Amino acid sequence: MDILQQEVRGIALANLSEVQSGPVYNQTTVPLNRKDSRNMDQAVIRNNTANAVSNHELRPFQNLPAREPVDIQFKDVSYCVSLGFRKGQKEILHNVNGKFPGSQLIAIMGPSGAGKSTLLDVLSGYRRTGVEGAVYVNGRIRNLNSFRRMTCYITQDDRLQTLLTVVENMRIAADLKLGPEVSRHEKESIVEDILTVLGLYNHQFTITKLLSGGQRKRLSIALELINNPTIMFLDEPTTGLDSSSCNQVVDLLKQLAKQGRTIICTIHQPSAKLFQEFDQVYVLSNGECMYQGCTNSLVPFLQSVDMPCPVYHNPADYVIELACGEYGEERIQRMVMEMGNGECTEWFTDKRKLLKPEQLRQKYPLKKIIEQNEDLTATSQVHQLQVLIKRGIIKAKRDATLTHLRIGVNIIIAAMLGFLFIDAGNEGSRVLDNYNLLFSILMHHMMATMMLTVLTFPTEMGVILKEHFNRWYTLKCYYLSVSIIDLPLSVFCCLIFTIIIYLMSGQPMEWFRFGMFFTISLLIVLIAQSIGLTIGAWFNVVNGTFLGPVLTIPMMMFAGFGVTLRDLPSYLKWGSHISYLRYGLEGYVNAIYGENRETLDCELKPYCHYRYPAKFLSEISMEGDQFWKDVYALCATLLLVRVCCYFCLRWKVISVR
Ligand SMILES: Nc1ncnc2c1ncn2[C@@H]1O[C@H](COP(=O)(O)OP(=O)(O)OP(=O)(O)O)[C@@H](O)[C@H]1O
Repeated sequence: MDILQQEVRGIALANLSEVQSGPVYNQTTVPLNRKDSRNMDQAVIRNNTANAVSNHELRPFQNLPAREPVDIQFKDVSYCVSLGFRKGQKEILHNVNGKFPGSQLIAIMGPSGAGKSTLLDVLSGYRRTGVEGAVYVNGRIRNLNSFRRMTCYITQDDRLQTLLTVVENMRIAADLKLGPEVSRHEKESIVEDILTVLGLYNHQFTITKLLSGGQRKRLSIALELINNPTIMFLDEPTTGLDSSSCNQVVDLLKQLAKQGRTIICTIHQPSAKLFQEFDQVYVLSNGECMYQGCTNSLVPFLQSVDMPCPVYHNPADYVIELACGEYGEERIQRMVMEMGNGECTEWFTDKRKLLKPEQLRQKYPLKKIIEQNEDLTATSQVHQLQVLIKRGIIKAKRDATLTHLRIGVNIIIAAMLGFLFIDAGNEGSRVLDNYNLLFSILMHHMMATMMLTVLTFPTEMGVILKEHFNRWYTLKCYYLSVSIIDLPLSVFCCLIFTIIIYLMSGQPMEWFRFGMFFTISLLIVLIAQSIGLTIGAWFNVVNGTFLGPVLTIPMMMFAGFGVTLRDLPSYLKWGSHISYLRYGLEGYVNAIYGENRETLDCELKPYCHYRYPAKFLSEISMEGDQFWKDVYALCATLLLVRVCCYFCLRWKVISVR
C-alpha cells in the first residue's frame, strides 16, 4: 500500500472516529513531499465530499449550519468609469440583467476584458461609484449593509498574511469574525472542521508564504468560510492553478453551493469537465449578456440561434470564441438580443422553480431582515484592536530581520556620529560642531523612520481592502493597531540611539537635559512615522518613496539651520511655523544649551567664541527658554498628522470602490 492510500485511509478513519467520539484527527500522517501532499489534499477533499453524499451524518462543514438560499436578481445594471479630467467616461457594463438563484454554483464567463470582474464587483457591492440599475436580493432592492453581512468576496490574488501559519490565520479570522458568544472551543472546532474538509489540516503549521498556489486559494476560501456566508463571490478562483487544483477548488465550491449558498465566480475558460460542474453560466461579451441559464442548456441554446457547437468541441471554448467575435460581431448581437441582455430565463433548468419577486418577498418576510440590522463587524472595536495587535506582534516576531535591522542601524549610526563628534557637547570651541551633530540627529530620526513607514500601507493595502470589505474589522481599529504595534520598538530604538550619542558626544550629564533631549527625539520619530504612513496611505510605493525625501527638503529649509530664523525673508516666515524640524532643532538646542547652562569648558583652544551658551543661543536666534512651546508644537503636529493619516487611509479605501 503506498503512502497516498495510507493517508486516505488514515483520514477516513479519523472522520469515522469523529462521528463516534467527537473530532479526532490523524496527525501522524504527514506527507513526505510536495507531490504526495498535493495528491493527499485532493484525496481528502474527495473523501470528505464522498462521505457527505453517502452519509449525511458525516457531511463536511458540520460546524457550519446549512444556509437558507438567497436569490439575486439584477436589472439594467450599467457601470461607468471616469477616464480622467476632460477625457469623459467609459461604460463597461451596458444595462445587463440577470438572475442568480440560491444553492447554485454560478460561473460568469467571457473573454478577457468582457467585464466579468466588474460585474462581480458591482453585484458584491464592492463598486458603488458609477453604478446604475438595481440589484434585488430575495425580491427586494438590495440593502447594502444587510447584504454585506451575508456575503464574502474572495479576490483573484490571494491576499493573505503570509508571515502567519495557516492555523494562526484561521484563528485570527475566527476571533475577528465570530462574536464573543462563540466559545474558544467552538471556534477551534470550526477551524479544524474547515481545514480538514479543505485538505489543509496537515498543513496547518505551515507558514502561509510557503503554501502552493492551490493551497493558498483554499486558505482564502477557508478564511471567509469561518462566518458561514450565504453568498460567496470569487474572482477567478481557478486562475493560475493546475487542473487537479482547479478540480479541487470547484468540487469544494459545488459542495458549498449544495448546502444552500449562492456561489458566484468568474472563470476564464474552463475545461469541459470543469464546465459541467457549474449549475449555471452567465456569459459576457463587451459588457453585455450573451447567455444565461443552465450549463446543460448552453448547447441547445446555441442550436436554437443557428450557431451549433461543433461536435467534439468544448461548449465553454466555443462560447468564448463566439464572445471574442471570432465568428463575427453580428453573432454576438444576435445572442445578446435573444437573451434580452440577460432578461430571458428560458434556459434555466427548471423555470417553475424560479420564484417571482412577489413570491420571494412572501417567502422571506421583511421582519426577518430588519431584526438582523446591527453593526457590520461581528465583534467590538476593543476586541478587534486586541486581535489585530496580537497579529501584528506575531508578524513583527516572524519578520525579525527588519526588527534587527532597525536596532542595528540605530546603534551603528549613533556610534558613527559619536566617534565623529566625540566629546563635542561640553567643549566651548566645538559648539558649532555640536550644533551640526544636533541637526544630523534630527535628520537621522526623520529619514530612518519615515522611509520605513512609507511602505507600510502600500504593501498591506490589498489585504486591508479585502479584510475591511469582508467586515473583519473597522478601519479605525486597523489604524490604531498599526500605530500601537510599532510604538515599543520605536521607543526602544530611539532610547538606545539617544543613550549612545548622548554619552559619546559628551553632552551635559544632567538627567533633566537627557529627558528633554529624549522627549524631542521621540516626538520627531513619531511625527516622521506619521508622515511616512500618511504618504503611504495616499500614494503608491513608487510615488511614496520619491515624495518622502523630497518633502523633507522644505522642512529642512525652514528649520533655521542654514539660514537662521531671524534671517528668513519675511515672506517665508510662515514656513518656519509649519516645519516640525524647526521645533525639533530648537528643542534640542534648548535641551543642551538652554535652561541657564553654565559656562562651557575651553580646553582645546585658548579662545572660545561660544564659551557662554547664551551668546550662541542669541546668534542662532534661539534665545529664551522655548522648550515647552516646542514640545506643544510638536505634539500638535503629531496629532494633526495622525488624524490626517487616518482620513487619507479612509479616503483611499473608499476611492478604490
Ligand atoms: N478604471 C478603469 N478605467 C478604464 N477602464 C477600465 C477601468 N476598470 C476596468 N476597465 C476596463 O473595463 C473592461 C472590463 O474589465 P474587467 O476587469 O471587468 O474585465 P474581465 O472580464 O474581468 O477581464 P479579465 O478576465 O482579463 O480579468 C476592461 O476593458 C478594462 O480595461
